[in-house]
Amino acid sequence: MPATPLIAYAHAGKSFNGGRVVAVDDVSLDVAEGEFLAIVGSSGSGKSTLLRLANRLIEADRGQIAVEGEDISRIDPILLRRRIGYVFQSGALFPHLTVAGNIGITPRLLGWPQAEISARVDELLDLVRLDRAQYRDRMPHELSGGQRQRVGVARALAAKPRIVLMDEPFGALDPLTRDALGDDYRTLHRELGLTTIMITHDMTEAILLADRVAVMRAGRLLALGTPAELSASTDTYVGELLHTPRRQAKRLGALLPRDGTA
Ligand SMILES: Nc1ncnc2c1ncn2[C@@H]1O[C@H](COP(=O)(O)OP(=O)(O)OP(=O)(O)O)[C@@H](O)[C@H]1O
Repeated sequence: MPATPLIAYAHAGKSFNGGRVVAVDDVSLDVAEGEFLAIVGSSGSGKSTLLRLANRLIEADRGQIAVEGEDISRIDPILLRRRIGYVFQSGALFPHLTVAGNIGITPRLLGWPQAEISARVDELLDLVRLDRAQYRDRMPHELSGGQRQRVGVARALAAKPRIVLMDEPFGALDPLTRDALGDDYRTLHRELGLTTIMITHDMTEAILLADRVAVMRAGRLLALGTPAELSASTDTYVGELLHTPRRQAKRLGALLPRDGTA
């Protein structure tokens, strides 16, 4: 018998403005334990809405969503959110709290003893590769964009969730920082046995990081598969999305010698 998916959308839907805007339209999607799923699609295609349905930041008005086998409509939304890590686009750190205060916020809300929170903060700073002594007491405005996102990831992992949702976590960063953070997060995902859904508008990032890629268009799940499966798709839009990574791979392959020597 196949294992229960960690996140399961069944005919999920969400409309806004009295039904005039259908943001998510009849989406069914299972995310397996340990899977890294990327959601791609153009602006307004329903990516953020779909993601936020899973932790009830947005309430579905059709279908059913289950997390760890439980129908989320029966779970208190606050308790649900404490079980699922969430990384916002720009870090969205609390500006009046230090790095340690930001990372420790969920354990504090969960009533962990102070000594345990403090030890967890240090552990997480190590995990996201920020020097404890240097960064623990800094305020968010004293960090670079990449460092803020590292703190955002640490905060999402603080209460040891099995699931992490990420809404364009590395989108606002320069390409090198973005690449490094993506790689580091992928390692954490594997080592901690996480299940991750990440929104990105960058198909290359999706292909490089994710096990499977979900393509959204006009609220619908247009395609879903491994990069190789998507590559075999005959859909015109999927083909368009793959055009840039394909062209870049070809050009880079031609421009850069394989072994790094001229
Ligand atoms: N609170 C809201 N009220 C009304 N319409 C909304 C609301 N939130 C989203 N929408 C609409 O729902 C559709 C899907 O929005 P959503 O934010 O999910 O798209 P997205 O793919 O994440 O876009 P982006 O890449 O620009 O973040 C859009 O047409 C958007 O305008």
